[in-house]
Order: sequence, then C-alpha cells, then structure tokens
Amino acid sequence: MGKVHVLDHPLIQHKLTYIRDKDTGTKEFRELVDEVAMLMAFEITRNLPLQEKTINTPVMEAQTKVLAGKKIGLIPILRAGLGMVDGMLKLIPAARVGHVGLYRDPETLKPVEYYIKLPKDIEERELIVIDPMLATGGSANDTIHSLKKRGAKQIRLMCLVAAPEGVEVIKEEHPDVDIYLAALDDKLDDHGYIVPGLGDAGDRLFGTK
Ligand SMILES: O=P(O)(O)OC[C@H]1O[C@H](OP(=O)(O)OP(=O)(O)O)[C@H](O)[C@@H]1O
Ligand SMILES: O=c1cc[nH]c(=O)[nH]1
Ligand SMILES: [Mg+2]
Repeated sequence: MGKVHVLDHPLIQHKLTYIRDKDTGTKEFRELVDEVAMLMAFEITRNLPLQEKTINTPVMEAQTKVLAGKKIGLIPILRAGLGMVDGMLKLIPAARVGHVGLYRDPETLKPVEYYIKLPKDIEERELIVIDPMLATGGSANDTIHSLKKRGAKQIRLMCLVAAPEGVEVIKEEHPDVDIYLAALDDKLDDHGYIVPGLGDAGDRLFGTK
C-alpha cells in the first residue's frame, strides 16, 4: 500500500497558513506556492542515491559523495501544478518536465484531459506528479493511469493539500504510489472543494477569478 507522508516541517506549515488565507493576493500566493514547492522538494529528495567521488580539497585528497544521477521527471497537472514546477526545479535542476492538461468538469467533478506531452524516456525516470490539490482524486488518478499506460514504472504524487477522499482513491487504485502532502484536510464540500482547503488553486495562482 502506498504511504502517505505529511511534510510537517515548520517552514512548510508556516507558509501554508498564508497560502490558505483568503486575504493573500495573487502575487504573494504564487511566491508562497513556489517556496513551499522548493521546501517539499528538499524533503522528497531525501532518499536520492549517492555515489563515492574522490576530490582534492585544498588540504588533502578526500572521499566524498555526489548524486548518483537518478533520472527524475516532474509531471505538473495543468494549470495549478505549474505553480510548483519552478520551486522544485531550483533543487532538481536536471529534472525533465512533462505536462498533463486536465480540468475538472464543474458538474460531474470528472477530469477531462486536453493535453499531454512527456519526456521520451519516462520508463527510465522516477516521476513526481505535482498538483496543489488532491480533492476527489479524479485528476491525479487519471494522470497516473495515463503515465502507467505510457510505460512509467516509478511514480510519486506531491500535493499541497489533500482531502481524505482523494487519498483513498490513490491508495486503492495505485498502491505503488507514495503520496507527499503539506496537509491532509478534513473533507470535501458539496462542490468538491477541500475543507478547509485554500479555494481554487488555479484561479488564485493565475488571478482568473
Ligand atoms: O482531485 P480532483 O477532484 O480531480 O480535483 C483536483 C483538481 O482540481 C484542480 O484543477 P482544476 O480542474 O480547477 O483545473 P485548473 O488547475 O486548470 O484550475 C486542481 O488543480 C486539481 O487538478
Ligand atoms: O478545493 C479545491 C478542489 C479542487 N480544486 C481546487 O483548486 N481546490
Ligand atoms: Mg482550478
């Protein structure tokens, strides 16, 4: 069964509070999402493999470590996932980025796919699907199925805020996928919004409401 990790670093939790606050405007919201994504990338890369390297310090030859070059792919779900890409690339600059375009139909709450463009070698990469919101789980679930259908073998999911309903869907449909969150919230409301949540992530990031 996939594990759920709530990243409770104080800096993440502090910034998330201001992301949630309805009085935080678009510019600050975007900056905070970028910063939290960077902090989450720091936590999520904790297990990256290292290899030995011999270097010369100014004092002597030393055995040290460098990253073993594991290939990573970031897969933002459009639109809102885009707000987390740059922050993650600050720490994982060699990652390739694939885009999955989905919107959630406001009536049915079902995801509708409108775009997909992925790195060629996704089967060799560890993929991190990124989206600020995991609500019913439909969008992340469809994205992960889409990636697996195209050959992806290693996938993790990173979101800012999740509802228990969405987490259950991913755990059931994709027991091989670990989930990384800044917060696990209480529930969904009648319109499929996360409670207490942060509102509509895409609209708040791009100022479209
Ligand atoms: O778990 P779900 O119930 O599928 O809901 C979550 C999805 O809803 C939001 O996207 P939205 O449809 O608002 O598209 P946008 O990012 O373009 O605004 C959010 O960014 C997720 O992708
Ligand atoms: O609370 C929610 C649920 C889905 N999408 C959002 O942007 N916010
Ligand atoms: Mg939206």
